[in-house]
Amino acid sequence: MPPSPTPSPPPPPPRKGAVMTFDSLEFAVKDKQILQSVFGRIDGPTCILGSSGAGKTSLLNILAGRVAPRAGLTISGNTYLDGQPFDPYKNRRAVAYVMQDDALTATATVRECLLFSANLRLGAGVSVEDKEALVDEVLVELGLNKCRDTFIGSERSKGISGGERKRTSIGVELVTKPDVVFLDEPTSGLDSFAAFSVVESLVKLCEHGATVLATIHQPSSECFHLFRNCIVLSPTGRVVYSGPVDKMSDYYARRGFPVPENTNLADHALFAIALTSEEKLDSSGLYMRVPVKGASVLHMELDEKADPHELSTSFDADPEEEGGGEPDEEKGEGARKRKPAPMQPSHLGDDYTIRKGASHPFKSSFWTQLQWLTWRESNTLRRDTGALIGRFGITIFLNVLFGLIFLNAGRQDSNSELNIRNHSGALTFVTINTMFGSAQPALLEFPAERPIFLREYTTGTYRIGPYVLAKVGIELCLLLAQTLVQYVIVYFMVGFQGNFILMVLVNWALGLTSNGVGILIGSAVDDVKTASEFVPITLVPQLLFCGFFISINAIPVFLRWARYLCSLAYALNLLYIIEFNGGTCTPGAVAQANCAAALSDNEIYEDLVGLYVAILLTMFVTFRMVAVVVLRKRARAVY
Ligand SMILES: Nc1ncnc2c1ncn2[C@@H]1O[C@H](COP(=O)(O)OP(=O)(O)OP(=O)(O)O)[C@@H](O)[C@H]1O
Repeated sequence: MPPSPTPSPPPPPPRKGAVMTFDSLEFAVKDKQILQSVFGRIDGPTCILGSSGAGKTSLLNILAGRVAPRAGLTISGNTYLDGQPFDPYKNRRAVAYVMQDDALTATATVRECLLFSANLRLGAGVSVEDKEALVDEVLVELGLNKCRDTFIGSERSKGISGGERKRTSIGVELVTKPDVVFLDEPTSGLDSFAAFSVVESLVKLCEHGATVLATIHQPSSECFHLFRNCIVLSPTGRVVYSGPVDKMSDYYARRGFPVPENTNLADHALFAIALTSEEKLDSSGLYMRVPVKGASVLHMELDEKADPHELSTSFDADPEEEGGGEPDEEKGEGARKRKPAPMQPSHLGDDYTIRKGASHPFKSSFWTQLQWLTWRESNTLRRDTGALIGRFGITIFLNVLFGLIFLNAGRQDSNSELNIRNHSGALTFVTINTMFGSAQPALLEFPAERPIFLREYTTGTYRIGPYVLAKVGIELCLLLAQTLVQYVIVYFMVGFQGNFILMVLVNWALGLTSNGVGILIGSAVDDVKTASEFVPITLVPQLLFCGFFISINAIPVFLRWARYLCSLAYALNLLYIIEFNGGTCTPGAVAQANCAAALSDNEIYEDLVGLYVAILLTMFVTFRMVAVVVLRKRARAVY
């Protein structure tokens, strides 16, 4: 065990925020019991300690309302906020939740991240100046002032350090002046000083009146003693200790597990459990038991005089803090046997809302959200020069290559079937390139961006509508530019005969539908790797139905319907009509017949132009709407 001096605990920070208490909390997945009669009090910075798999994250998520009872998951228990029955699930949007992985925009600066959060989550009631002042204040308090204008960064581009990143994640929540902040392993992956400064930030959060609960792994002694309360869970999900950190050492000592000299108390707490049998833990009284006192569970004091086998802890109502909770006369065994209430949204009587009205999810208007999201999207576009160069560089390279391979293919006379084949080949390949070139960036970028969306959406930063609109707005511009670059190269090198503007517009529409497919897949799957695996199944079959490799007439009738699902086919139908209709075809009966055959062989009808356009536009809208539904569904599964 690492030797570390045990510093004297700092004075507890002044509590201004709400006190959350809970008892009889049970959680089971199918037949596996994960949490057993868990109880605690969150008053001041509180941490949950336990070995891996003990149920720390489960406890945090249940209290944050991020786990809803559903088939296979059983949750029950009592939760209170300032003595009032409190339904975490109903109030989930009022709980600020800092995830273990920092989901921050890589191309934004630290200050911009906080400003974004403040502007969207504080609403119009707070002036712009006040929001900026608040952000600047938070930057100073979290020690982020020196990196305020540094980009967050990503694996591709170095940005702020891990500790600064974590503190930025906390700052994003802090600017909303939250009442309840839950953090999943905020110190994981940080060096001991960075971890210390993160926990210091949590203490500051409490000084701002927040109720803070964090799961924590291997805290240094200095870090651990910054917390006021600690809940220690055993590997079986039982409470070993739930109370003030400064009384924990005594608690262990009195039950036969004194903390050896120069030993980290947090390490000792876990080692003692890990090295002792379940029977010994039970008989020594190390498992804490508590009488259930319902709404009056407000003030917890370790009662060291009590028989450890009976009442290790006693709860006493504190009338000053109670806030109207009715005293509960039940005590001891009878109370302990009281059946815990199932934690259902409909169960907990009064719908106690943290600072009434705070659970209203969206504080800013649709337009404000759209403006800020568009601002962020355009910043990302401008600043991620690597992605921009990659996207346009690949477009230029491939289209110059196609241009060279199909050089003048469109200028050959159409009397020769071979010429027509080369001509249509050029058109088909350029269009296939549009499809892949537009879907690929969304497929690769969106899964990485989704955690940011999920964090922001679940914390009520914005609605899905403005988010999708901002993305679509930027994509519209970007894809138009990409298509223009593409056509400026290939149109003249190949010598296409159709109307330049119409061809660009059709390719643009195809680019937007393909991009929609990329976003849809990116919304549904968890990572870039899985998203890439979907490419063959969604894009490659379209190649077979585009009429180039095999004419549609030659495909078995029972499979032909599949072409109606392919945006590539509709775009090509339009492009073939633009390129091979009578006006643009070489004069002469044979040439005209060859051009007409290029259309008829693929069942392309000029009088259906309106339908092709309508279907392409419908696909553009539909893919995005389905992506919205998928995103919303996934967001609901998170909280
Ligand atoms: N929805 C779920 N379905 C299946 N098992 C679950 C679910 N939620 C939690 N568990 C199981 O519950 C146990 C506790 O998980 P939890 O993530 O809460 O532990 P933890 O203490 O946070 O672990 P770690 O420190 O490793 O993150 C694990 O065995 C986990 O597999």
